[in-house]
Amino acid sequence: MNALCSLQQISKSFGPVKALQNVSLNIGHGQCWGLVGHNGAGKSTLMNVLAGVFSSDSGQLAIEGQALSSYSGQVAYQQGIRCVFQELSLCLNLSVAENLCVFHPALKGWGWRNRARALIRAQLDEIFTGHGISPDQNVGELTLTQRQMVEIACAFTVVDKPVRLLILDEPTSSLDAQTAKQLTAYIGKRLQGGLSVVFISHMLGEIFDCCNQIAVMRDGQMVLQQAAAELNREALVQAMGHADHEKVQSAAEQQSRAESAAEVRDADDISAHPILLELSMPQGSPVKSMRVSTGCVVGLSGLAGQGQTEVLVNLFAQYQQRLRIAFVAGDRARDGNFPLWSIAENLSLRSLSALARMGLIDRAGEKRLTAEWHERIAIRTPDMNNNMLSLSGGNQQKVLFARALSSDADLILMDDPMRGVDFNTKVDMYRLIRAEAAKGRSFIWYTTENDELSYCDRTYVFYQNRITLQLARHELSEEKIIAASFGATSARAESKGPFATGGNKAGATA
Ligand SMILES: Nc1ncnc2c1ncn2[C@@H]1O[C@H](COP(=O)(O)OP(=O)(O)OP(=O)(O)O)[C@@H](O)[C@H]1O
Repeated sequence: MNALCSLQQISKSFGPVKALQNVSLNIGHGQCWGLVGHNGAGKSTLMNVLAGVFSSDSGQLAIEGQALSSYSGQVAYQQGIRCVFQELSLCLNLSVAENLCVFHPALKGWGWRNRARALIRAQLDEIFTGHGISPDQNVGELTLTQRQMVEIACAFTVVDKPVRLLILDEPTSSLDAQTAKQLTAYIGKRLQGGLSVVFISHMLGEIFDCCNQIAVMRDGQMVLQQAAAELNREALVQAMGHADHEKVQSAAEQQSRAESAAEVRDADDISAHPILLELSMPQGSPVKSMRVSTGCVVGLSGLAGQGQTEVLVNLFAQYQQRLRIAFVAGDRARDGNFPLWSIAENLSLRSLSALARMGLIDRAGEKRLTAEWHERIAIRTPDMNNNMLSLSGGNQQKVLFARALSSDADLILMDDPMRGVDFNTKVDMYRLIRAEAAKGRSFIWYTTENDELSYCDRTYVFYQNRITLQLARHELSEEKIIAASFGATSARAESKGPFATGGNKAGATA
């Protein structure tokens, strides 16, 4: 039987960068392909070719065995191929329902608005029960998580052509663990109905949960394709490359964090550290205040959109005159990147005052700084003077992280900073955070990946803009966090140890 889609020997270069080199992939009916690889491996580029966004330099694309010589986004749409891009593509000034019309141009004519409202509401209800999004809300007012939910729902919505292949490029990167589970459960249901899916993620846990086939890319090449049932984490991490033995072993044990976590002080130790700041919570909060000590890492947890980002933003506003603070923005495309500036300029931005010499920027110093971080966290670019948009999503995220860490800030606020970052880099970043804390820096780290909390000295769980629970590192458990995320103020669940369940996002970094 013909594959639904067949990509044969696809190559694509951006100037000197060979993003794809003779890559082939056959996607069968009802298959869910997990596509994995390090940041800059070429995954998004390959999917952009399949979605008709980029034309390939060479190679063949066939659908149901029919080779297509002229291919475009419109042809892909007509063939039932939909894509949820890593950088969300919704129009912020339009409502949710209006965005559905942008996604599906066939939604027009008399009564289009009511039809759009009904369609998107039904699709959101079907995937994300209890989503709380109104079709008339302006997308600009939604949180990043809600925007990601809307974009996913738009892609699944059928207006005229049935959906046959859905490409999801890191669809859970901004979703909390519960919402991510809703999505993977829904995908499972749709696969049974014959839908084909390509699922890109750096969270191997959810790749194994969701996919029946796995493809691994490395440096623009396809290096492995196999049934998911025949693979394990070690095999994937090894195939992705650049993993030293130590890291592979950690992944296998789902304890990649153990080495650094062992360095994490327990609550008794932190209480010996001087308090850097204390933030009072609104009246009615079960935990009255959040305390941040010097040289400690404080984790913020809970379902997305429960006030964690607002706390970070408010802290920044409140303390920026008194403390040296750096902020790693959560929505990099909207709040973090200067897309037309060079990578070097984006990186050095927070260090300009330190680089100033008699009112001018010391360019040699800036070059040294950016060269050091280029190397240190392996930003994949041939030239740091290229503009920011030439980087893959995960590499852009590394730049934002480097911007904060390379600065003189005593306090670093991080809004889900590992979004889209690959496994190896994450392990390096975890080590870096712990090392910087040991030198006396403080971190407040909101994360949607529960297992990252094991790097934090203390965790605060948020629910409806209040803190329902605070946990020292040794008290952490998936059950307690989930219970508190839904408002329980004393978690009675028996702990199976930190994050033993390895759900979609919990335990998924390895
Ligand atoms: N528009 C562009 N201009 C120049 N280079 C680009 C462009 N888009 C991608 N690249 C380069 O192509 C390579 C592959 O990038 P791609 O976005 O496909 O990686 P990826 O595997 O999706 O990474 P990530 O996991 O970080 O999203 C990278 O080296 C990237 O810098």
